[in-house]
Amino acid sequence: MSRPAKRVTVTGAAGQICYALLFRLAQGDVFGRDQPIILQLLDLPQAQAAVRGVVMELEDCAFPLLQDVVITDDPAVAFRDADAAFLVGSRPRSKGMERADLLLANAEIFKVQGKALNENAKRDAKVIVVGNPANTNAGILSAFAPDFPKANVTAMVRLDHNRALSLLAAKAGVPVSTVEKMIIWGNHSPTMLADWRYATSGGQSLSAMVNDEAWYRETFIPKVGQRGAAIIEARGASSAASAANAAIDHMHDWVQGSNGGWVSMAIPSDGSYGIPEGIIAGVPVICADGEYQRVTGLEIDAFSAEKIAVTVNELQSEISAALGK
Ligand SMILES: NC(=O)C1=CN([C@@H]2O[C@H](COP(=O)(O)OP(=O)(O)OC[C@H]3O[C@@H](n4cnc5c(N)ncnc54)[C@H](O)[C@@H]3O)[C@@H](O)[C@H]2O)C=CC1
Ligand SMILES: O=C([O-])CC(=O)C(=O)O
Repeated sequence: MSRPAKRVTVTGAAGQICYALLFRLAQGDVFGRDQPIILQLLDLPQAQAAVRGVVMELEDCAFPLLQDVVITDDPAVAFRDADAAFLVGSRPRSKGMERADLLLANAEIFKVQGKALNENAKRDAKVIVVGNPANTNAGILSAFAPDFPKANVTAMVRLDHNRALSLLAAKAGVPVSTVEKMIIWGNHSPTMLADWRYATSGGQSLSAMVNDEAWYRETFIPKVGQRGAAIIEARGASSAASAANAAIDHMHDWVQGSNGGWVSMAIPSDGSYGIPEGIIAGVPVICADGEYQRVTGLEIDAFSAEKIAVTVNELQSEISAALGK
């Protein structure tokens, strides 16, 4: 007998990222090839026709696991009984808009969606925020969902993690599939720290293999941090397929486990690693049995501590600006 379907909320459904994400969700790439799903798609009223077009394409794939699709501009409908939620839709920066205005505009969106999550989703729903500024939006969402478990609201730094894996594998001349124990600390912004100190390939330390601290500090870290901007420059649009892929990886591992491997997720801090409690910041985790566990007890050297402080300070000032403080 087939399992009951999982209800998956996806916001920003008419956008670029969702044009890749929805098809992979319907294919079973997150919940498994034996798990039916119902997609609950939210977008703005003016984007409803475009969402209907995407849904026509989903129908034309005849995905066996896709049991139903709900299209709505009402957050309460989109979050109803949700088992998982991908919050992709957000307000892009328009001409002449200051960063503070952008933060405020997004805070409004995530306040409304926080309330809808609080009132409608299952209490064990897993939430990933992708829409930028992702960590801060997740913080606002969680603040406006007081009855929803804080631990289940996460933000995406997995794209940065995957970028770091590829860049380091290429530098060391090892297959990307062999690279383990990469870490992204902090905010999904150029201030993040891509930390290679624990990374290994086939059990060998990659920092020892590459043996070039100047490359690490002056090329690797900035390149991972600025990869999003480099893609916008080259493509004339922000990363979409790779962002969807990272969202799939994040939720897949959370639901199905990371097989003992370290992955980076932005989760509410427990106060460790110099990150104040409650701040939603990238840290290394291991996922098993539908839960993530922070990797604990890692040594933080002076260089890393300084970098983590910068990205955490940025996050704190973003949250204050988003709350209009
Ligand atoms: N965390 C990460 O690593 C990454 C985050 N992003 C961010 O993801 C977001 C989406 O990117 P794209 O799909 O390329 O953008 P897009 O502009 O193509 O699509 C955004 C969609 O969100 C919708 N939307 C806007 N406000 C909404 C609301 N209140 N409720 C529901 N839907 C709403 C828009 O109508 C549009 O269909 C952007 O904020 C982008 O910066 C992009 C790449 C990586
Ligand atoms: O900068 C952007 O808007 C897109 C983004 O987050 C990324 O590619 O990392």
